Amino acid sequence: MIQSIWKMKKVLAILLALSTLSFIVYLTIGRKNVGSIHKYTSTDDLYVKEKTKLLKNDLQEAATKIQELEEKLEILETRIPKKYPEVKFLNYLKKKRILVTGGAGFVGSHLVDNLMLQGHEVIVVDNFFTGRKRNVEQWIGHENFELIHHDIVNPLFIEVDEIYHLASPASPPHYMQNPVKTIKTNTLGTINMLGLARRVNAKVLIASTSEVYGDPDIHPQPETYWGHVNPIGPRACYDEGKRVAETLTYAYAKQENMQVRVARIFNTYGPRMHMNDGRVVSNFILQALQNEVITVYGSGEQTRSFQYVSDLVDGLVALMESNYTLPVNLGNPVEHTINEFATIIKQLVGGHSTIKNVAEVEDDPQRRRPDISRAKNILNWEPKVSLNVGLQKTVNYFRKELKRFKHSHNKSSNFL
Ligand SMILES: O=c1ccn([C@@H]2O[C@H](COP(=O)(O)OP(=O)(O)O[C@H]3OC[C@@H](O)[C@H](O)[C@H]3O)[C@@H](O)[C@H]2O)c(=O)[nH]1
Repeated sequence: MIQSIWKMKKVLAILLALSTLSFIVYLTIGRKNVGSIHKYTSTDDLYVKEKTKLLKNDLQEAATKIQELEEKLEILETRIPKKYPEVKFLNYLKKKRILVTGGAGFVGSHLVDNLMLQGHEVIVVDNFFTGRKRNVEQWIGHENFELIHHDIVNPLFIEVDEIYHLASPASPPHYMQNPVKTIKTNTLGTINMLGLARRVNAKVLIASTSEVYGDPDIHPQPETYWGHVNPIGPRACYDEGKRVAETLTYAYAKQENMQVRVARIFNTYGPRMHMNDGRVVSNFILQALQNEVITVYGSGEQTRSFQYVSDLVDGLVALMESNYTLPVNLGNPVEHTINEFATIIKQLVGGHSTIKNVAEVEDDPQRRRPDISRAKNILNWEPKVSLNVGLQKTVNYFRKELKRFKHSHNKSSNFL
């Protein structure tokens, strides 16, 4: 198939070259000869005009044919078997059917890569509110992979061995955009996933968040801390939504004797973050790459600790495989003020952005840093990727995304 496509491409190129050549030969030699034999007459002029018109028509026809053939080629190329990343072979005793809700999202899609490479069967469920098909396109069509467009606010009936329940918008501007939907996803959605796990006797891991600690008055935050959350503030749809999700998880576990895991995920970054994600890492990098003002909300003295996405994925898999049922913090304990963070990004990216303090965000947690002793002791897990290495990878990713965006933007404006 590939060979015949190449042959077709060669024939097309030869056709085009021949017709262009004959046109040029005619215009140069043909016209010269006409001029050298006799003086121009109006009949000669007419002849030349007529001939040029005919050749132009021929060229136009050839161009249309080429376009038709190119379209056919495109269709044929889609039939060439796709090359997938190499996955491990697992026998039927070891191979699991794993559901990842929110599997087309930023964290979800990296988890899917990990599980697929291990050789498991992976079913992704996503409503594509913040997830994107592009994040999992590398697996589409693979025999171990399935993508279902579904909103987990509605029940789902499938057979699985494990469930990673990640579905929920996670960036503050996204989860605040439709707070009722965020609450529904984290309550009804979680009930549906716990119900499914109970029916099919699957192990279930719930993605919770460091936001359950609210604006903490204990620092760093251990899992035993109950938190300091404003139940009616703008972040409550997410904070309280996740707190109820945890409550539901332990209620099901106790009442139905289920195997549950709860990961409290701290600020995470990396490739596949959305250009419009709105969180600090993507905002600062995009601003720096475009020489725009880097916007620090409030004084910038609030702190965060950032973990690279591959570290988080390793932690999630280790937690699922463990026997531990209580919540576990997954985050990188290296803490920075947002002012420091802005300077780090500016230095890494270069350019001539300035850093500006703008209005503060309501209920913005002032300090955040995970106590990861539990994850270290129980899972033997700790982050491996330094901020510098992780940020460099993320900057490279956003640089490509910007080029891609500009390219498609130019293309569409040309088209219009
Ligand atoms: O452009 C920006 C964006 C954000 N910020 C600040 O940077 C800090 C971090 O903000 P982000 O929006 O990235 O993330 P937050 O820490 O507020 O929330 C996150 O917490 C942990 C995760 O579970 C969630 O993904 C998310 O809710 C905040 O203090 C925020 O005010 C800026 O100064 N400028």
